[in-house]
Amino acid sequence: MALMPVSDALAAVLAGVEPLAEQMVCLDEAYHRVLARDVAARRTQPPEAMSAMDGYAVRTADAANDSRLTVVGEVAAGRPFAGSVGPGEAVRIFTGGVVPDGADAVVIQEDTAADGKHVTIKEAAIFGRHIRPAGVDFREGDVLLRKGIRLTERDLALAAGMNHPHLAIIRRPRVAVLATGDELVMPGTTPGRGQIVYSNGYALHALARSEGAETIDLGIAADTLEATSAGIRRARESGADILITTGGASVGDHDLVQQALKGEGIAMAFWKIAIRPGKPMMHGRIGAMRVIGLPGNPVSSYVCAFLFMVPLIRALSGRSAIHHRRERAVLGRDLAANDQREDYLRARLEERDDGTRVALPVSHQDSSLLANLAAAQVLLVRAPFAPKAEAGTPCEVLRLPV
Ligand SMILES: Nc1nc2c(c(=O)[nH]1)N[C@H]1C(S)=C(S)[C@@H](COP(=O)(O)OP(=O)(O)OC[C@H]3O[C@@H](n4cnc5c(N)ncnc54)[C@H](O)[C@@H]3O)O[C@H]1N2
Ligand code: MOO
Repeated sequence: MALMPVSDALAAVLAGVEPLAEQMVCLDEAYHRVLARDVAARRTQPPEAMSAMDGYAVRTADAANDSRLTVVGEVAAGRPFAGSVGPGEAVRIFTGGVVPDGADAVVIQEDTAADGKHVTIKEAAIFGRHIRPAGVDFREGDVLLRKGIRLTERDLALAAGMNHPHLAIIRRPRVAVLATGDELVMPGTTPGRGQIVYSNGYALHALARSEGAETIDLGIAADTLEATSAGIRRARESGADILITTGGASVGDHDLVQQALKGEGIAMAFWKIAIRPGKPMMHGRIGAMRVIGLPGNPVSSYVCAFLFMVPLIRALSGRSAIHHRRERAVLGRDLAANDQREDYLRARLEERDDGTRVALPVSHQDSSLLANLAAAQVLLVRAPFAPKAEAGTPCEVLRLPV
């Protein structure tokens, strides 16, 4: 049977996904949250022309070299001067002070000599010099932050400058992670013969959190239908938007996840896709909860979470940029022809002096090998049935998170 193409599987995972509910948070809590609405400036910045330097506000026409002006007042940031600058006059001004009426330039104090109520100009004033015009940063009504962005620290400063103490953001998706497998023991214990140290969950929780999700750890279910079903029910009770299972996805006698999900009423969208690693991945919905059934092999679990869970979290979070961006590189070694599965090869990325990026796939791509997953910087994407390719030919890579 032909396996489902990766692009169709991703479309199925994202089908009908709407952003979760909006909530208001203060700026201190808005870092890395996703903006639910466009944000327009509530004020013009600066609201009036302001000095960029400490010095004297002057009229250019009167402030040639060696001219002597009468100082008629002082302006500091937050303390404007009520009068105006007339012919032959200057006003002492400090950085951030409102430029008084009549003045059209600021001469920095290093280029002047003060003497009592007078100042001598040592460098002729230049029209407009050291004055920040009103609105040079932004104007009231300008939309500077767009719905769907993940707020950076600079965006928070801009929102504050636009006079917004609170922002509308999208609630964090809740991701529950349920591992399965009798053989799994926790790190730090002494595994018995045949036992495997649990690792998948650590990467999954961290990856989900780095995308802005809250995570719920449902632990490890034993390989029984009852234990797996109980885990799925706990996910629903916890209000999870996404349930991630790991392990038990394949066809073995102990692979019970699909059966358990069916027992809990899943509307299955797919099981098995044309991908390596991760072929037995499954997806469906139980009520509003979206389920991604990841394979147990550590690399398959991570790669499929990266390719499917991450875009799903982004879509539920209301982000406008959902998809991983493919980048161009060149192959660092020859590759054999591919089969029907889209391949995601772990690779290192080297940047040559001439700026060329070279993707060097690790030699062992077995989906149990965690060491070379950790060492990889990118996944090199190979289309199904791609012909053999020689070192130096163009290829496409997805950068892994750092
Ligand atoms: N006859 C077939 N056998 C297999 C097929 C197939 O098509 N026909 N597919 C293979 C592929 S591809 C994959 S991928 C695996 C995935 O199988 P499962 O999802 O059922 O994974 P498990 O058997 O539960 O585990 C596989 C492997 O990974 C270890 N594991 C599981 N969970 C964790 C965890 N949380 N942390 C660390 N390691 C974990 C587990 O101990 C196993 O060693 O199936 C192939 N078989
Ligand atoms: O699709 Mo599996 O992940 O190759 O071992």
